[in-house]
Amino acid sequence: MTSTPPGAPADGAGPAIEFAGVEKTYHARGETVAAVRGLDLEIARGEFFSLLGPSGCGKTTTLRLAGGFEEPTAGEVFLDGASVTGVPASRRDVNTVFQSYALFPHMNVFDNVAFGLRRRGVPKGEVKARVGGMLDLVDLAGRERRRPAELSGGQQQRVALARALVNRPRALLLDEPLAALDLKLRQAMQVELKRIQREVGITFVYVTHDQGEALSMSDRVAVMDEGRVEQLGTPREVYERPATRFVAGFIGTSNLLGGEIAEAGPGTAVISYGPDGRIEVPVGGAAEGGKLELTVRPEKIGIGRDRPADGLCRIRGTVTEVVYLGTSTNYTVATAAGKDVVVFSQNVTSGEDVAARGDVVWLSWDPRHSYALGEPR
Ligand SMILES: Nc1ncnc2c1ncn2[C@@H]1O[C@H](COP(=O)(O)OP(=O)(O)OP(=O)(O)O)[C@@H](O)[C@H]1O
Repeated sequence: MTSTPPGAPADGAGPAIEFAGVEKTYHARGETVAAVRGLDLEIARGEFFSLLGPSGCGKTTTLRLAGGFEEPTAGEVFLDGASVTGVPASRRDVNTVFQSYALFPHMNVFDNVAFGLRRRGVPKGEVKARVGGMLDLVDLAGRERRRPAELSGGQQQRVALARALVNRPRALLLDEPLAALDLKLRQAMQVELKRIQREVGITFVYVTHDQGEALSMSDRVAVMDEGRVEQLGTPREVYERPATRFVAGFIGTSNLLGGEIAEAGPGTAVISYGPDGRIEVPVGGAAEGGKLELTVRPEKIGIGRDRPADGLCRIRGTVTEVVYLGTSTNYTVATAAGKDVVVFSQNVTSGEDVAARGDVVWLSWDPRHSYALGEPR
């Protein structure tokens, strides 16, 4: 991408947000922290994009670089195809919603939302219409005269959202906006946020360490660790096909297995545990005698007493833990692979669990659900 002079009018040609070779290093108390490293990322218009990762992985810094609250140490950030190097936050056409809603406590809901429009001199009639429309959108019509203190946490967050959207920014940056809400409200707000984003069609960049939140709302997710993007993909891709050990471990529960390759074919490898197990993995470049790590999700695994059919991956073990969770029962099984395997079994019938602690069982799954982690060695 060629760089445009700072603050040049957007030509509307590029992605909503682009990071090109972005690095951000902080120096504090004699220490150097590489908060963001080698970031190349394009966020499309109208996309609901999440930055997901553990505390300290660089999510907030990435968001602040887009918002103009930080400048990159190296590389460039583009909004709508135009470089925003040196363009202050107030002159970037993006708004940010933080975890702390930062509403004006002495103003009512209407005035909080209208604040930015009035300051920009938008005519009174238009302010009324636009604020009204926004309050409808976030389902707060009828609450115009309330003060923030008279609203629930979820309602306050919706006011903050209305205030950030009312001036129709090109992108909305959200930094853990639901973190302060309790679980039920957070889940309800996830559905709301997604609906609102769909209705306004604005690009949302959402920072969270909560995988459920990222998976349920996003078009695409960037999973970050130690300042880098470990994997970029749709929620289904990062969940079903984690590319690295870190992603497999961070998103959901994963079973990490591995061993020596007993048979290798074009596009497939088989790890054998003698008569007690055989795991087939779709992977290229495998050679007999090499080593391979793989992952399989707990809900993909069947558990039973009978030896599984030949085409399936299978492994034998002893049940060490049974946890009944209502919709499912979770089993931990000490297996012939030398590692415990966790199985989530849907409770489609009521009555007894499939197996009890101490039972010897067979685990089985379709080879398509075995994912190689990295290349065979
Ligand atoms: N102003 C700063 N000065 C020095 N170090 C900083 C500064 N801001 C962030 N860092 C460091 O940069 C790294 C990334 O921080 P960042 O806030 O981006 O992470 P995060 O993924 O958003 O974490 P969290 O989920 O805890 O907010 C951390 O190691 C953090 O300590």
